[in-house]
Amino acid sequence: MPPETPNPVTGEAISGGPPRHVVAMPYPGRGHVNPMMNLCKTIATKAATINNVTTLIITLVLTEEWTALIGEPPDLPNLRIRSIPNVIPSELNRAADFAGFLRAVYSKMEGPFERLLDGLEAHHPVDAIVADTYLAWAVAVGNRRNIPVVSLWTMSPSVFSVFYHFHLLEHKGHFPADLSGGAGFVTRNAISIPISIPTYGGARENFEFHSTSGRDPHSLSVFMIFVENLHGDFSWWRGVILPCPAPDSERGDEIVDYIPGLSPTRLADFPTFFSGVGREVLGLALDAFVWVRRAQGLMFTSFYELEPRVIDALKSTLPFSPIYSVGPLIPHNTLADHTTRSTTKNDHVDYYFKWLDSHPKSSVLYVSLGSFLSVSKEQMDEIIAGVHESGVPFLWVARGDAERVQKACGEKGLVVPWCDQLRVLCHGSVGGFWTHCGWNSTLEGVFAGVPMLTFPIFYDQIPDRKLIVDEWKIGRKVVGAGEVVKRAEIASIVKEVMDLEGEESREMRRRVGELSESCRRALADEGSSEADINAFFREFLRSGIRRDGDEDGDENSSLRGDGYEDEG
Ligand SMILES: O=c1ccn([C@@H]2O[C@H](COP(=O)(O)OP(=O)(O)O[C@H]3O[C@H](CO)[C@@H](O)[C@H](O)[C@H]3O)[C@@H](O)[C@H]2O)c(=O)[nH]1
Repeated sequence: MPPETPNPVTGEAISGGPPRHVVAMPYPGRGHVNPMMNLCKTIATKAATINNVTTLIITLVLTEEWTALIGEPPDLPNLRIRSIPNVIPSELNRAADFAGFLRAVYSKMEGPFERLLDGLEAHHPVDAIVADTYLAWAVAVGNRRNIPVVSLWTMSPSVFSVFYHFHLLEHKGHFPADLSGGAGFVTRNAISIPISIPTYGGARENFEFHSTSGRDPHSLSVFMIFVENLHGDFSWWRGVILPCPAPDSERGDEIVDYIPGLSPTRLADFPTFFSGVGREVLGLALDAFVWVRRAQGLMFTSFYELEPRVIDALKSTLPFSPIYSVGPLIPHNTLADHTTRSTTKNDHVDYYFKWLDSHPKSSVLYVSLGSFLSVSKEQMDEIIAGVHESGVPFLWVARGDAERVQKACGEKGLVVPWCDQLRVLCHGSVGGFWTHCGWNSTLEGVFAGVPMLTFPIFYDQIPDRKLIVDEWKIGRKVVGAGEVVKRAEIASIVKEVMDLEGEESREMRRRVGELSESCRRALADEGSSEADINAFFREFLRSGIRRDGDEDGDENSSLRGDGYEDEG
């Protein structure tokens, strides 16, 4: 290969040397695997083969369960999938005990990942690891092995800034706080929190305290528990949950105006870490933010123009310089036609597109409550009745509930267990998106240019709603403050958003159309996302960069091009 032929991405002469090797490790959840997979495809396609030289290979690491869940692997010669054993609870019931699932992710995956890495490195040294920010241990692995790590944050940059600056909430007295009466959260099972009870001899026993009433146990200040001691005797134990400030629902309206890049935000619009499961996993989340400071780069699944103030603020705050916004990391490349879908691979997926084809432009409401958590049965019944009463035709993704929802909905809508969401959103007959505000869904709604009816359930979905409704003004708020929203209100909101002649609806459509344009520009040649992907290639993948300390001796803070000979 003539050495003067430059690699269009890295700018290097192609010498025929070994290709660069990136290992990608997503957090095991749909909302995280999807964007990581899309990133891998983007990078692999970009670097595939230049003048018959493979310049880069990517190894995407998944649990065995996720390897099966993703189905057919992507058909790209330089992207391969490797599995680690199923050392964590199954995806099928992770929502039943989210805290337990997260603890397992934090404690059980590192060993298998590192063993896999040993095997990979024996054949082909790894030049960079791209790991989900929540996999704090992946940064430790990279640091130990002198491999630069890029941390992939799959939620909004605003939420990153909140966690990164969490100490400010504590300093200003906004955490801890009891926001009773704030946004509600219901798991399918009882809510539980770990407690520690003194036993005879001063030792402590650990239990899970379950609130089967559906009430958040953090909102209880005193409880009684029936304990069996070592002798088989039973006794009542009276416990106190601390810290548990006096409930004060007013606090939800307090304004926080000091998180870099964020506009003034009500406490109630922060992620749900004040109580419940969010509170229970907060320590783990914050741990990830200790480790992200030791990564060599940060990547957002979003695009710069969506939250420029936050990204600029983070760029001036973060100790590691490179921040890449390479999104939206959604499967937009697979869309042949953004407005209508004319060809399908098989009949199984075809039927709902045929159904969509039979409806007028922008007339259908697409309803999805996400891939992970559910709302209470009472709320679900109200949503079904409200959407039905609105008279608007709808396509509803209801996972395991599909049959029940279809029965309750009657003829007006089509209920499916799963669909090709981005294609559906881009179908010309879809005119509204009822969303739980997961970040990928939010990005997909923006890309498709569809106004949203926002119904967040948990965690980052609450601030995502604020972005959609208050900042970008491309959606309406459906959920009330922790209360069940009734069918009449739901029907009225659905009608208003889907009324193509209504003034508010027209304005929302205009604004979301503009955002969609800006999103597509970001992805196009010379767009901001394209530029950041190129920067990632240049900065991380030029001649075998290995992290090896910078001039002023901080071994965690910089990159240096040292070549493969550093290996070992
Ligand atoms: O029928 C369906 C339903 C969903 N999806 C896809 O599944 C993904 C779902 O992702 P997201 O919208 O982010 O929802 P969750 O799976 O709930 O995402 C989790 O991960 C996100 C990113 O970290 C967080 O923002 C969420 O709060 C968290 O619940 C999206 O790409 C959808 O297109 C489909 O393809 N078909």
